[in-house]
Amino acid sequence: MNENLNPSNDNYSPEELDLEKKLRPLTFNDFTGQDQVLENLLIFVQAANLRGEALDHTLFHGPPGLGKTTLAHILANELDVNIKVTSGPVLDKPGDLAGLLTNLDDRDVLFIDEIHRLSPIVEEYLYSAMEDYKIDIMIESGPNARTVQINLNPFTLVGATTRSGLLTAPMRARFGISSRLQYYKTDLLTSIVQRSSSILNVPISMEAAIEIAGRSRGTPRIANALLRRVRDFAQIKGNGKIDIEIAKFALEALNVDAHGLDEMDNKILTTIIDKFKGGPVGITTLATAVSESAETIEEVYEPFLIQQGFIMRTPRGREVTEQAYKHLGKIKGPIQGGLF
Ligand SMILES: Nc1ncnc2c1ncn2[C@@H]1O[C@H](COP(=O)(O)OP(=O)(O)OP(=O)(O)O)[C@@H](O)[C@H]1O
Ligand SMILES: [Mg+2]
Repeated sequence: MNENLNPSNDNYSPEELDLEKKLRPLTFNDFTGQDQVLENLLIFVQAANLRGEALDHTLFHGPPGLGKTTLAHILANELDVNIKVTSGPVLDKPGDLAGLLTNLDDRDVLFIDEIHRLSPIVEEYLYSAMEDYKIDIMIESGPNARTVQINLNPFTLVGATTRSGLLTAPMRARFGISSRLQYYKTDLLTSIVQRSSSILNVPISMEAAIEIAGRSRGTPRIANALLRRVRDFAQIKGNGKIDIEIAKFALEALNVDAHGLDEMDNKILTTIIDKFKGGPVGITTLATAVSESAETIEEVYEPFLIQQGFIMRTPRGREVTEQAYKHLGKIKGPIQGGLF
């Protein structure tokens, strides 16, 4: 499939990332969906603002493209503080972390993306910072080397991860607030597509917005990426407006799956059907068969396939549903493969 439609933004071009920023909601009001999460955050933020305290450390977890980074920025906006952004793999020395922490003003947000990828030393260093707003730093070297403890301004650590299963228990325990983001229903994605098209200044019909939303794998990032591609078709092949005909034509040309499933989703379903007679199959066996890690399947792919009714989790493993056979145009039962 088109790599720009990958739910993760790892391989986005600078222009794409720029557009993504432009489409990013800046306040709670701008943000569509995740009602439960937002309702709670709104209360915690209001309370922290009222008391003039730092918001509790907050963890966002869930599949790529659902709004974790967006919410981190929104929190800083709503708290009316600065945000410093870094990520687990980048922070490889405690010294780098100390530099960031000592530069935080009162109530500032430190956003650590991919927090499951912090090195153990950095992670441990973070514990006392999170707990008591204190860190030890080493001064001088050689025989005069000693550590001094310094006080930090109260701050809020916002962590984001697609792989909450890989977070250590002590790390997890230090977050006062932990929110799991869910896939978006089509009606919510439709509003997101409409909002984005008005920011991009491209007219879109209701029907076309629904069509794009329905093929977006429950993911705002994909909805926005599809919208931009469809917009290209509308400008080159049409009159600049996105109606249902041009939307369908473009999505067809882009080879987007009718349910918005991506290559790995389809590979998982096909593998369970062709190699394991529809299941049940254990997660490790399945992971080996599709050459992906069991954790990634469990945290990134499976939740969507289950939510959409393509896979069931049973005590004996994963099983595909009737709907998966239908979607792939396969026939259930012993006829499969012809020989049995
Ligand atoms: N609720 C929403 N309403 C409108 N747009 C949204 C919403 N959530 C996400 N988006 C859009 O989707 C894009 C991706 O969101 P974001 O970068 O916050 O995802 P993420 O969860 O951090 O993904 P990753 O795990 O890959 O880092 C954003 O640019 C934003 O425009
Ligand atoms: Mg992110």
